[in-house]
Amino acid sequence: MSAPCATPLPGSPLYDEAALRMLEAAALAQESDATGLMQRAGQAGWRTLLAHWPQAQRIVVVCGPGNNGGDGYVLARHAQAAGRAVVVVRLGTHASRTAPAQAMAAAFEAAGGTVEAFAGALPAADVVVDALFGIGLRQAPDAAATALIDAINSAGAPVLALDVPSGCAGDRGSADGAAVRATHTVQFLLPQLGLQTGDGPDLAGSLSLDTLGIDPLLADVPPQARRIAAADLGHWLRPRARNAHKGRHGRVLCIGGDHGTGGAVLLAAGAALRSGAGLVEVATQGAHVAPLLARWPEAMVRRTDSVSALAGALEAADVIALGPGLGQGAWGHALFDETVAAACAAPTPLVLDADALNLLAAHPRPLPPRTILTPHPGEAARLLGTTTDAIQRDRPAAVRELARRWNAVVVLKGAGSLVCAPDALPWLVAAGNPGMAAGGMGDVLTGVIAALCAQGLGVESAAACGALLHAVAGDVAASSGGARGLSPLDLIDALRSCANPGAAA
Ligand SMILES: NC(=O)C1=CN([C@@H]2O[C@H](COP(=O)(O)OP(=O)(O)OC[C@H]3O[C@@H](n4cnc5c(N)ncnc54)[C@H](O)[C@@H]3O)[C@@H](O)[C@H]2O)[C@H](O)CC1
Ligand SMILES: [K+]
Repeated sequence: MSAPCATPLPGSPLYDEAALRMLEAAALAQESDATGLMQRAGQAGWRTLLAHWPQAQRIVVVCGPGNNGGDGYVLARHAQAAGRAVVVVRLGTHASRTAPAQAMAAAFEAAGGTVEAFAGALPAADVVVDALFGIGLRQAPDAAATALIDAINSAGAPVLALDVPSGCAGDRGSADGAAVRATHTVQFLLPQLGLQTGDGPDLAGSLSLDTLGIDPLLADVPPQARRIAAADLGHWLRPRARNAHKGRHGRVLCIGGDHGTGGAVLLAAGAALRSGAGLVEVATQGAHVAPLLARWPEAMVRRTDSVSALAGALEAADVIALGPGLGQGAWGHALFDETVAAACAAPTPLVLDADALNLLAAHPRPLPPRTILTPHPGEAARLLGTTTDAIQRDRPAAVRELARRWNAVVVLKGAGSLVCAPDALPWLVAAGNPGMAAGGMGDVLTGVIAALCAQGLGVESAAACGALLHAVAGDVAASSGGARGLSPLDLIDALRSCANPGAAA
């Protein structure tokens, strides 16, 4: 009897620049003509330009000194052969430096192509092609390259970037200096992690991939992350058994809501309810009991003036969500100490967010074996003793280091949220929108993840699926009315439909 095949992981692989280099080298080793890959890349670039801007007549191709520039010369030659008005603009100080690029530059000029050295402004264009730098950029662009990048960004025309938007690190999702802001980026060979997190999405614009006919298995390159999107929710969120009862869907305890921040724990509780938790209990300041019951009558609300009032609730919980509106005062600090200690003793899955993360950073201690941290970049910086800029400069490295350092599953929030368990491959959440950069959205995420834990998902799955469900619900909510002004309550209202993929609308 054949071994049962393991359920395939949801999503698709994403790679870093090292993987790209490995595959490129393996592919080149098989090519009889060193320019073969480059010619296929330039042709793919031309096909992409035609698909996006079929009416474009004036095409300016900005070519750098490396092979990315070589791709640009190939594209320019095809555009010229198709009757377009094409001008190649290159960095004055850098002629093509690699043999394939020199050959493609020569072929373009032999075909009557026009090449100009950049002199401060680009010619008028219907489309500008960015073939300045690809994955070979080693440091912030120098002054001449920066001036050319600025000219591309201010050309007043759509920009097609080849492989990566120049200046952006394809595996970090950030730029150390000037960077092209592309309308569309056509990636070659493999999809790059960095173009889907941090600054990557803003710099790359829409994305496509052309594998140039190369199979990743050729070099057996290791992925750096797995990309999950709305269609992957069904992997974790299966239809419920008909004989289900609320006890099977778990009991969530939400702890937070100091004076003045009762709304945070109210949002977390509502999100847990709308994500399918069987029972939700809230431990909060007495002033919030009535408004909470008014908003969520199905929740159980416990007046918690001190830690003694937690007795019984901590033991009864299947999962504890600690932090929304907790504050860092004496009350919050006492609840934090008591809850973490109790969760360690049980051990109960624990979701730490907001001020629970700040208290943890300020007062480090071992965490229960099943803990999920949900920091935004600022909280992540405090947890690693670094700066927010350092976190955002390399989000994949930051989320891996957070998971290792705290031996917990981590959700690093922001554009292209990343989810990572210790020593595991990160997940990239390919959903969400800028409307979610608003107060209260993190409280909702905490409730969603806690509810999925309560329903039996392991902590890594609950974090990955929860971050995805949260982002997909955010997109659904923003689709009717736009991102600006999106409320956490709008997102909560969208949770139920998104948490039941495949159910009749
Ligand atoms: N190998 C192939 O046949 C294929 C490659 N592809 C394309 O190639 C690029 C990577 O090319 P590479 O030559 O490694 O470097 P780049 O073209 O990305 O540019 C680096 C180039 O620029 C110089 N440079 C580096 N840093 C700076 C700086 N800060 N300021 C100024 N100049 C800088 C450096 O000396 C190099 O000469 C890849 O992205 C693909 O586009 C094809 O896609 C597949 C075939
Ligand atoms: K480029």
